[in-house]
Amino acid sequence: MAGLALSAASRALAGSCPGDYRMSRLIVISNRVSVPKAAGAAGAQGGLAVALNSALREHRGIWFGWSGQETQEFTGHLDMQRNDDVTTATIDLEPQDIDEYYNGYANRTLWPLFHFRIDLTEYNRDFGEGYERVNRRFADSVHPLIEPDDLVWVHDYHLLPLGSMLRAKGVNNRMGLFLHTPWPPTRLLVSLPFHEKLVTSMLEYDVIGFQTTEWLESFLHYVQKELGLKVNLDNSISYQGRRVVARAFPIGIDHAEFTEAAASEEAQEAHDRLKSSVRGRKLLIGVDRLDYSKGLGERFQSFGRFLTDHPAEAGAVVLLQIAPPSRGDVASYQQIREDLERKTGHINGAHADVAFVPIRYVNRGYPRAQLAGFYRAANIGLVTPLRDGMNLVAKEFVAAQDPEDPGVLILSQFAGAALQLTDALLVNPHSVEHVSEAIRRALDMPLAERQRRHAKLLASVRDFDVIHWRNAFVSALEGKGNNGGRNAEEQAASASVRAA
Ligand SMILES: O=P(O)(O)OC[C@H]1O[C@H](O[C@H]2O[C@H](CO)[C@@H](O)[C@H](O)[C@H]2O)[C@H](O)[C@@H](O)[C@@H]1O
Ligand SMILES: O=c1ccn([C@@H]2O[C@H](COP(=O)(O)OP(=O)(O)O)[C@@H](O)[C@H]2O)c(=O)[nH]1
Repeated sequence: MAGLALSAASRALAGSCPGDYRMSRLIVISNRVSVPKAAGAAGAQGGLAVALNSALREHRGIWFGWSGQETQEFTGHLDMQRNDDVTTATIDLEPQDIDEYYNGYANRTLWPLFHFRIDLTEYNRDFGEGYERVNRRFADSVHPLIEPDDLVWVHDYHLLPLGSMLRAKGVNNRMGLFLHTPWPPTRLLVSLPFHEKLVTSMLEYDVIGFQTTEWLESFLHYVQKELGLKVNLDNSISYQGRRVVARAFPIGIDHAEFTEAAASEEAQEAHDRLKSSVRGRKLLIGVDRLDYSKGLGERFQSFGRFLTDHPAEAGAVVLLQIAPPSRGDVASYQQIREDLERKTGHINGAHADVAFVPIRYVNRGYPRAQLAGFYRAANIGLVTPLRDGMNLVAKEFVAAQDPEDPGVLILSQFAGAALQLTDALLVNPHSVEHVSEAIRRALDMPLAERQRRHAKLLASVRDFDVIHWRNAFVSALEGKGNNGGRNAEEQAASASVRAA
């Protein structure tokens, strides 16, 4: 596996060396850090980690973040490691930090709010203080590592105010933020105490990246309506004499690396094992972290509805749902877990017989090579989040299919991926009837239509891969292009915000 990750990285390097000028170093900062696997080591890396590591190799950079470990007293000690030409620097956090910053403000306040779940959003002042404290700890710890010409690339909702804290320490470098989640509508965001302070702090970045034009548009709307700032024709925001570029950079998978993984023996074995276990039945697959944003309860109910509406299909279709537990210290995640256990039991109880169980619900994670084999064995990929920044599983499902006999992707209209994967069967995940009908349509879809749709989906997944994404972001961070390289969609987004 490490060999696959490495070869993907070298391809990325070969394909993207910009020429003879001296590249700036890149400092990547994220909540967690993925240490690259040494050559020959076992285990898999995510596509994002592979892409960021390849960018770091190219730019001789450092990846900084939380180690994922606890310490009884925060010392600021930096654990520096060099693996496979990438330097990582990590800090440990105190239990109170983890509780208030990661489990608290990040995952009990911002995550639900950014996924439009105001009902699950908790506004606790301690969380806000813990979030600020940890962002300050990040700033204090990473500051000594930053040299004058470095590009600084911060990731995600855990670290929104980090750029402003670094500016306060005198960091004048080009700094960018990429948000992996949705950005909520202004009407929801204003329910967050101190929302102006949080969003204003983000304007210290030079580039702010979103997954889609929809989230970009919501952000620009907030900036205009709540902060009273001017959004220029090129989507930039004029702020204190500076120009802040806001753009959509839809993330992709590492298509080349994933295709290699899908062709591996490990993938083939996983495929064969699953295929023989379903014994000729049609297979639907879902792969998601166990998160309420992924719409798993609604998905199970839609599948139950399909079985009720089509009794002749009972015994002829199986849903495999892989759902590794996530953020288990947060009550809403414990609740969704219990809810899903109840729903699975209920649907299986109603539709199973002695030799058949309709839902296989698996609470563990699998390496991506095995996932690739599972995806390929499936007739339908069910990707039905209620809200999702992008959703890489949808793209992996497409990349894993046999183009001669591809499965059908059923995709929520509320996933960021739906703006690119328009040849999927797009559904409203809140409507069990709609999803049930899409399952019927997918099962009945003629081969020629499956092939035609898949070819278009694959072209998008291949052309807009993770290397394309990180090159686009890094170029914007370097300040290349007069208009920040905006596409027609983004120009339309800013025009509609100005019109609003
Ligand atoms: O680190 P965790 O708390 O275990 O969570 C895992 C990641 O979840 C989120 O992923 C998002 O990023 C994906 C890639 O851009 C995107 O496709 C997806 O829609 C998002 O949900 C989170 O934003 C990451 O920071 C976490 O590492
Ligand atoms: O058992 C699993 C389940 C998921 N994943 C990976 O986790 C990522 C999930 O990314 P996505 O954007 O779909 O959602 P997120 O979990 O980041 O919100 C994908 O690359 C999956 O292949 C995995 O490696 N093993």
